[in-house]
Amino acid sequence: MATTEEQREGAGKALELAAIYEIYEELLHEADAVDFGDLVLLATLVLEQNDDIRAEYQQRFEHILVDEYQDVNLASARLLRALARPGADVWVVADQRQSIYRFRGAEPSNVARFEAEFSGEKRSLKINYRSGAAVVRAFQSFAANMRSSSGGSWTASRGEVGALGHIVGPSLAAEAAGIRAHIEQARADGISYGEQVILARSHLTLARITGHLEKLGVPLLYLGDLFERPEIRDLLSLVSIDAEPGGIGLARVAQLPDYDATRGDALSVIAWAKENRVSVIEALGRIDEIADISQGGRAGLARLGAELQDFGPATTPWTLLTTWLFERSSYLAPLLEANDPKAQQQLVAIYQLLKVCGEMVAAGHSTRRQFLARIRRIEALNDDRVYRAVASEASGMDAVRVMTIHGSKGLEFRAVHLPALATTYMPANRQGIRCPPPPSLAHLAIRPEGHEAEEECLFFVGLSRARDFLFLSRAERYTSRNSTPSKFLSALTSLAPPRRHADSAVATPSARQFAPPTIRDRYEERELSLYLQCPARYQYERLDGLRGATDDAPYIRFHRCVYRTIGWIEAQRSAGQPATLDEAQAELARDWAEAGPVGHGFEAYYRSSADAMIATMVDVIAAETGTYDRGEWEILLDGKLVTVTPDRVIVAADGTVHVQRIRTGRKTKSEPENRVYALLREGARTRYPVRTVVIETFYLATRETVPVLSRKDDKLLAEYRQAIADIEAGQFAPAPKDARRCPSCQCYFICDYVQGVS
Ligand SMILES: Nc1ncnc2c1ncn2[C@@H]1O[C@H](COP(=O)(O)OP(=O)(O)OP(=O)(O)O)[C@@H](O)[C@H]1O
Repeated sequence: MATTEEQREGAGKALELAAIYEIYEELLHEADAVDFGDLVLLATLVLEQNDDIRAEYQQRFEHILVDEYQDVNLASARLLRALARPGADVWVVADQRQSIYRFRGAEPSNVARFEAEFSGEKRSLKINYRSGAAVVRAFQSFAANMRSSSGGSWTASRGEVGALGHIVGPSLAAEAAGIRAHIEQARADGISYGEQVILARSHLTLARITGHLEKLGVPLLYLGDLFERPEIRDLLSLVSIDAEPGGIGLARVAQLPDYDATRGDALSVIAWAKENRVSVIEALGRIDEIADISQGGRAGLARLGAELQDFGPATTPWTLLTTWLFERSSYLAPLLEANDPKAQQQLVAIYQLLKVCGEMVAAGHSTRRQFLARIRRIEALNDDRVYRAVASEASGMDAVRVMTIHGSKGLEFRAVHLPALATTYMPANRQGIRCPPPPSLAHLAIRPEGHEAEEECLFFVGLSRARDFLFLSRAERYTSRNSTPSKFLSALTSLAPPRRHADSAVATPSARQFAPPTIRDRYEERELSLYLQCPARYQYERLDGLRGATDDAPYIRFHRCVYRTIGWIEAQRSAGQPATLDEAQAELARDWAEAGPVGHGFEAYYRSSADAMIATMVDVIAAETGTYDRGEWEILLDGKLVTVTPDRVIVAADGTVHVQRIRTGRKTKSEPENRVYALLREGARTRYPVRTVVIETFYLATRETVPVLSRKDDKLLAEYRQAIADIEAGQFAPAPKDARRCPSCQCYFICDYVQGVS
C-alpha cells in the first residue's frame, strides 16, 4: 500500500509502465516477433513446461560449458538448470571482478551458489598469460580492495614486459595531447595504432576525447556520433533539400567551399522558391531570376542547381547521394587527395552513411523524408551506437580502436588507454531510478552498493584488457568546474605516478559572428523562451524564417492536441459559450486527426488519456463560479515589453485572482522553476495592483492546483533580460539547453552543434 507521496508516484509510474508493456507485448505478438529477452525466456519456458522436450535436450548434452558465469541472470540461470540433467557435468568460468551486467539483471551471487547448486568444486586460476608484469601488478593492486570479490594474485607468465603511464592535463584538450604522446610512445615500442585501444565508461566521453584526437591527426577507428559528423551533416542537409519542407538544408550546402555562396544567398533562394511556389532545386536552376545573390554565390549556386537537376520527389536518398558524390560534385576530391588520417576518417564515415542509407532504403524507409525521419528518431532515442563502430570493411585500417569498456569485454590489446579518470566519469554517478519496481519485485532494483561494485568491476575489466602498456589519464577540468581524480586511481598512483601534460595549442574555431538584428522594444515570451532553449534555433526560425520538418514523438503530439483543444475550450468559455462535453470531444477529434499520434502503436492509450483530460477540463469549467479575464499581457522589463497570454485567469468570487498555467503532463519538481511564472507574477502585479493574486499550476491529469512561490523570481526575470540583450548583441551560436531534444529541431541537419562535444 503506497502511503507517502513518493510511493504513490512510484506506484503510478509502475502501473503506467505495466499498461505500456502490455501493449508492447501485444504489438510483438501481432508482428509475430520476439525481443532479446524473449529468446532466453521462451526457450526456458519450453524446457520447463514440457517434460518430453526437456528430457530430449538433457540427454543430448553430457557436458555444459558456461563462460562469463558471473553475468548470468535469473532467466539464463533457469535455462541452465532446465538443460542440465542430474549428474551432468556443468563447467563454468567466472570472474566476479568482471561482473558488469547487474544493470540488466545479472546476479553475480550465482557464482557463490554454484558449488551447492551443481555439487561442484571451485578452482582459481593463478597464472596470467595475457599481460606483462607491470599491468598485472596494476590490476592486482586495484583488485585488493574491490567489493565484489576482493583480492587475487597472479603470476605474469610473460614476465617483466610492458609499462604503465599516467598523465594529468589542465583541460580535455591537454589530456588528448597527452594521450597522443602515449600512443606515440607505444608506437616507438613497436605497437601499431591498430593494436591500441581507447576505452571509456560512456560513448559521450569517447566522443569528446576522440573529437580532440581527430583534430590532432591521430588515426582512429571510430566515428563518434555518425549523424553529427560535419561531412555527414553536409550530406544529410543535401538530402533534405526539397525532402523536408522549407528547403532549410540549402542553408548549409550553399556554404560548402565549392559553391562559395553565403547564408544570405541561401535564404534568398529559399524565400524565392516559396514565393514562386517552386521547389528549391528548380529555384537553383533559375538562379538568374533571383535578386540579392552575391557574385560568387550566383555561379556556385548555378553549379549546384545543375548537379541537382532532375532530382525530384521520387529520387531516393541512395540515388541522390551516390549520383551527387560519384558523378556530379567534386565533394570527395579533396578528401581523396589529402590522404591523411582525418580525410581517411571522413571517407570511412561517408562510406558508413552510404551503407546505412542502403540498408534503410531496403528496409522500407525509401523516400528521402522517411530516411531523414528515421535518422532523427535514431538520434532522439540515442540509439545510434551500432553506427559508431566502423564497418568491418575498414577493420584492416591501422588506426587506434575506440570502444566502451562494456564493448571491450573478453578482448585484449597491446596498449590500453583509459582516459577521463575523474570523479563522476569513473566511477559514473549512480542514476536515480526513474521508475522503481513495485514492492513485489523490489529485489530487482540495483542497490547503491551494487552500483559501486559494478563500477569497480568495469574499471577492473578496463585495466585487465592490456597486454603490454596501460595508460591512464585525466583532465583537471572537463566543464566549467574543477574535477577531482577518480577514487579508483588511489590504488595505482604509487605504481604509476601522475605526470603533468601542458595544455596543447590546438586552435579552436572562433565563435560565429552575426550582425545584430534590428533593435525592438517588444518581444514575445515564447520567442525569448525559444532563444533560451537555443540561440541558433532562434536565429534560424525567428530571424531567417526557416521552417523545416521536426520529428515529434507521439507523446509530444498527444500533448499538443490536448493543449490545442484546451485552448479552444478556454476561448469558448471566455466568449461566454462554455463547450459541452460532446462539443469538446468533437474538437479533440478534429485536432487529433490533424496533429495526433494517429496510427502509432500506443495511439489508443494516448487517446483515452486525452479524452479523460478534456472531460476534466469541461467539468472543471462547469463547476467554476469566478469570472474570466483572458488576453495578452504586456510586461515591462528594463524598458522592453514582453508579451504573454496566460492559459487561464479567473477572478474568484472573493476577488482573488488565480493566474494558471495548465499542464497535461505529470507533476514535476522543475515545473515551478519555469521562468514564465515569474513573468506572470510580474504582469499580475501591474494588472491587479490591489487584489490578492495567486500564481498556480493546474495539472489536468490529476486535477491538482499547485501554487507557485516567488522564491527565484529575480533570477528568472534576469534570464529574460539577458536573452533580450544577447539577441540584440547578435549572439546566435548553437547552445541547446537540452541537447537531447536537438534531433527534433528543424535545424538539426544544418547545425554544427555536436551533443556533448560542442
Ligand atoms: N596456456 C596458455 N599459454 C599461453 N598463452 C595463453 C594460455 N592460455 C591463454 N593464453 C593467452 O592469454 C590471453 C588471455 O586468454 P583468454 O582471453 O582466454 O583469457 P580469459 O580468461 O578469457 O580473459 P578475460 O576473461 O579477462 O577476458 C590470450 O592471449 C591467450 O592466447
